[in-house]
Amino acid sequence: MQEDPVRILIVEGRFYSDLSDELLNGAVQAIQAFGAEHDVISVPGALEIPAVIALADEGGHRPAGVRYDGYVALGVVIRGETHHFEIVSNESARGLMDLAIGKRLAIGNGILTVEDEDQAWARARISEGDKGGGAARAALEMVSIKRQLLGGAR
Ligand SMILES: Nc1c(NC[C@H](O)[C@H](O)[C@H](O)CO)[nH]c(=O)[nH]c1=O
Ligand SMILES: CC(=O)[C@@H](O)COP(=O)(O)O
Repeated sequence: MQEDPVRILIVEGRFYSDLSDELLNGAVQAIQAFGAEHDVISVPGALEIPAVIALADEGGHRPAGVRYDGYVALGVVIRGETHHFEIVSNESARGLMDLAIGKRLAIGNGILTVEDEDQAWARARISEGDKGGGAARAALEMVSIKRQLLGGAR
């Protein structure tokens, strides 16, 4: 029996929009190479990403009334002068882990937490670290594992 196509929601923080564009391009390329479908929701920054994933899973339905199989979180957090770096980095990661474990969601975390823009570009560029593609591939792998363990339930 033909399995339903895998459906991924990408939630991207746009705090550094040029870097986010590169992460998004990498993630979309990986999702398309896999043959999956995707939608994109943009939020202001990394702190907003977990809540949107929770909302999407709760509402759970795209316009066509179909749930997402997995989620990709993309963003860039660059250290500034204050403790806010730790807050944004740690809490966005914690939020994603809580969702993955608590709601058993297939999530790939592509939120970069770096010291400066050079480090960010080295990890965002598809030709270098391709962390956006890596996060998408992780999400797709988790979807596959979830389907194996739960028998295709979404
Ligand atoms: N400094 C960075 C932020 N800060 C913004 C927060 O993510 C959030 O949007 C704000 O606190 C309002 O709730 N976000 C990033 O993604 N990257 C940063 O470097
Ligand atoms: C990661 C951040 O929130 C950072 O951009 C904020 O910069 P600052 O700590 O200088 O306010």
